[in-house]
Amino acid sequence: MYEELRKIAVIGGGSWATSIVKMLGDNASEKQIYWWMRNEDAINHIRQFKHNPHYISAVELKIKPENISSDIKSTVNLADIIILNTPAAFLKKSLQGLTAEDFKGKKVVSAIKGIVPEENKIVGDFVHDTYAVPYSDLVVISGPCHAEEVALEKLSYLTIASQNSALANHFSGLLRTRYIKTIISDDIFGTEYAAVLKNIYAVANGIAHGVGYGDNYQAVFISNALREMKNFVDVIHPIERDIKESAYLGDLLVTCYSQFSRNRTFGKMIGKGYTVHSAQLEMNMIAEGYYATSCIYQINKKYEVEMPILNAVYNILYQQQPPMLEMQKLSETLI
Ligand SMILES: NC(=O)C1=CN([C@@H]2O[C@H](COP(=O)(O)OP(=O)(O)OC[C@H]3O[C@@H](n4cnc5c(N)ncnc54)[C@H](O)[C@@H]3O)[C@@H](O)[C@H]2O)C=CC1
Ligand SMILES: O=C(CO)COP(=O)(O)O
Repeated sequence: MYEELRKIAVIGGGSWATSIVKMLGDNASEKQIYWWMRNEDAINHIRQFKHNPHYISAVELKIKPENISSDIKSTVNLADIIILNTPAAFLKKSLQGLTAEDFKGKKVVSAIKGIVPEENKIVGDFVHDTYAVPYSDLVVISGPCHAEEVALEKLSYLTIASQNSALANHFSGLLRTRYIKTIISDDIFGTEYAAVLKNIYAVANGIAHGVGYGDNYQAVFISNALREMKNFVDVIHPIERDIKESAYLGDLLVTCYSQFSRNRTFGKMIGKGYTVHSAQLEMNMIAEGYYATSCIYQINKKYEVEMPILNAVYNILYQQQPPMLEMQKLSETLI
């Protein structure tokens, strides 16, 4: 049914977008890959040398030089499937100039693990509301998977969520490789919200490390974070789901434990006394958890789920409360 959809546009030029271009290029099935990024120098470099100069630079990218562009409209118009993969905070700016007409008949995939800040919406809701893309044409890519390990071709599992199982299966077939396995899910909302929350918990976990808590504390912290995630996601989208599946628990674990985690690294710097601004400057990459903390905090005013970890991170990042004090208060609530 979807077999003919083989023109795929990747929107974004960071680590994860570069990994997705690599996966699509390494996957043997017939396809055309198009790639949009804003940075002309990076585009020229990739056209000439087949490597992204700024992110996971060791990876050789199999894409035709003429298919890389900084023109968002022509890139979107050329494709059947649009993979959105800028950080959520820059999504609106990146899609500027596009209308519902540009998305008509297209399948839209979100590989973003963040909330669109000005809207306080997950990407699926944002795309549905702004560009009239039906929920049945949406796909979410999630699961525990760091770009750095894709670069090394370490075996990884991606969850491909869609309400449309035929579409999810077709898209999985375009992405699977020797080192990428896929798991199909129909929980597009839970998968997106869980991915957003795990970033906040990784920031909290990093802060805890930064102020001196150890591995024993971390294990208890993650158990509590999983319960907080479940409580929130079950209220926002109450369906039967197993929170121990890898798109939920697995992603929380990898982001809290991995040396590659952006959110954990950012949190650790905050715990060690960096300001938000200086921590952001120090990293060449974006920690979605910073933006997500404020967005979920606002969203939760409506739902009033008990979220002590979210509140502690919010107090530290947005209310200038001392990390040590907030972590001590939080530690009294952990069970
Ligand atoms: N890196 C990873 O391993 C994974 C990342 N993701 C998600 O993918 C999304 C993209 O993240 P990454 O690729 O890691 O990003 P990154 O941190 O590697 O790259 C940042 C990107 O943002 C762009 N950018 C920076 N400042 C900007 C500005 N002011 N205006 C417009 N664009 C700007 C940069 O050009 C670059 O393309 C996020 O939602 C992240 O959670 C999901 C799974 C894995
Ligand atoms: O979502 C990711 C891995 O699944 C990447 O986020 P972090 O880099 O913060 O761990």
